Amino acid sequence: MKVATSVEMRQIDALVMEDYGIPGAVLMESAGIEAASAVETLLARSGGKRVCVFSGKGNNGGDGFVVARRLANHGYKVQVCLTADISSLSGEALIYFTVLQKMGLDILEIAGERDWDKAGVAVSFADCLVDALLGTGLHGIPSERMVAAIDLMNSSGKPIIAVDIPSGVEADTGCVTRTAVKAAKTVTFGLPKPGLYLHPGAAYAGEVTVVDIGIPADLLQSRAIKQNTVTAEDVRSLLPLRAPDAHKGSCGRVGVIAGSQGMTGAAVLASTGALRSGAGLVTLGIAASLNPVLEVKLTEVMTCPWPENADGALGAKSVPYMDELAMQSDVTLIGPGLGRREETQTAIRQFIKEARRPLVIDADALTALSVDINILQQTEALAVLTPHPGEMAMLTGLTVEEISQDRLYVARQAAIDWASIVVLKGAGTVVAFPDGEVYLNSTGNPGMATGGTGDVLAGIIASFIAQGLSSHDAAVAGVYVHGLAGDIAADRGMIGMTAGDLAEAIPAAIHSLTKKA
Ligand SMILES: NC(=O)C1=CN([C@@H]2O[C@H](COP(=O)(O)OP(=O)(O)OC[C@H]3O[C@@H](n4cnc5c(N)ncnc54)[C@H](O)[C@@H]3O)[C@@H](O)[C@H]2O)[C@@H](O)CC1
Ligand SMILES: [K+]
Repeated sequence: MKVATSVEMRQIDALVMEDYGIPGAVLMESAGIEAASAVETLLARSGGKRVCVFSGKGNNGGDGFVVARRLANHGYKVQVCLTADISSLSGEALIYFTVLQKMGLDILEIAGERDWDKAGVAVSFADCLVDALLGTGLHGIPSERMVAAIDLMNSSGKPIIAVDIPSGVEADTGCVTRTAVKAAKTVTFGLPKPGLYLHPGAAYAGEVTVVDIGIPADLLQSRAIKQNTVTAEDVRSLLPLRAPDAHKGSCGRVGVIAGSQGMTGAAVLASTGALRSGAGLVTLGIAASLNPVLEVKLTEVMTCPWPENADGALGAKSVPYMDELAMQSDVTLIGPGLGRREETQTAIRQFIKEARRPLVIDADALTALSVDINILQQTEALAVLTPHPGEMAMLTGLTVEEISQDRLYVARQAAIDWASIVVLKGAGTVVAFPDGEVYLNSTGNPGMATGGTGDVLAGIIASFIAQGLSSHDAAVAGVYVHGLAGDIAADRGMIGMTAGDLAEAIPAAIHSLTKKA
């Protein structure tokens, strides 16, 4: 499904009105009806009948007025709290506000201290709160009045339904500059917004439901919208199918160049990630002195002991062996645990420069690239880069803070600049492509914040490429499956789960996606 920025949503809105002749009030009416229906569903469980609707002065507030009318018509006791002066209302919001006045609904225009006290009482009696303060029109830091309303709602402990996006969350980045509504559920209109998938916004949104408000499908599927989210359905259609007459040679060959003294685990996890996601054959190239360790740790993965330099690491002497492994493999994954010794880093750069077949570049190989990112322009190989924010900072020269403020933009720009596929890891992983297309992932959990899960992800993506997926599809499906495996592993305990647990859960994740209903 497409994901629309606030500007794109405004453009869609304008086209609906100008090209299709659907009045804005019709969209607002549909939006409000859908949000009201979510409130009714929520309250059906508890039998609650009191609702407090917080509205701002914009169209998000206007949606809230429709919610209030609908619920009042259905027998609910509704209190409207307006965090703006009535005189500032305009357009459709004013139309629907006037209807509420004519209906004689309880409306509290919050201006002074006594109004806040009244709002506090209304909230304390409410069974559910509706957040229609700020939507996609939020600019900058929420005003004091908005902050006070958000804090009042959050501190009530009452379930909150957010209209379009939790107030205080920036629709395009997911940033929360001061505070934001902590919603149980967000009902978003037409298309979801990036801030519902990017953190911290995603953590405020609760369960996200995308509702149809009558926007013509052509507009919602426009190729000009370059952000996407991935559903289980999408991933199911991408995953490799296993032919009845499959044999290990037909299920893809993955070459892995990983591991060094003290970091053999990274090589194990990357190789296991590849194997557990279905690769037919996985071959690990490793410094000769470490081979005995890996032979014991890995049963199904083949190992190649390669000549090493004086301190036992891969270096110039290993490059011909790397080239050979790459030629014999459908894809080569390079980087996890290789280390940052100068000679190893130089060898990595030389290998990438000369590579001709698909690559997955992770961890220490990203460090090697950060010295000379132009290598990506020189190699013939299409590369998937899998940086975490720290590695992205090294590659781009930005700070981790700058990256976290706009992950979508940073990943997209990097993919364009480097003509490579960029998987920016972290809560709400972003997969970006050189043509500007971006995918926002929704699977995964904080239990995955533990060493080695990134190695497993690199292995999954490499495995999917080896099994015949394009690097594009492998990156999108790989990130989703990785998060899903993390969710399955977390079902047995999120705190203390390991990267190994995640790798073990990959077959179950793939099975849950591919099994027949
Ligand atoms: N297709 C669409 O675009 C539709 C949009 N609708 C609603 O319209 C919303 C967007 O409406 P608007 O563009 O009017 O914007 P909003 O209603 O999201 O907010 C804009 C209002 O908030 C104020 N504001 C902005 N930043 C502020 C801050 N930091 N502190 C305090 N006040 C601030 C502005 O002065 C403005 O009055 C959507 O989120 C959605 O809820 C729906 O009515 C249905 C159709
Ligand atoms: K809102």
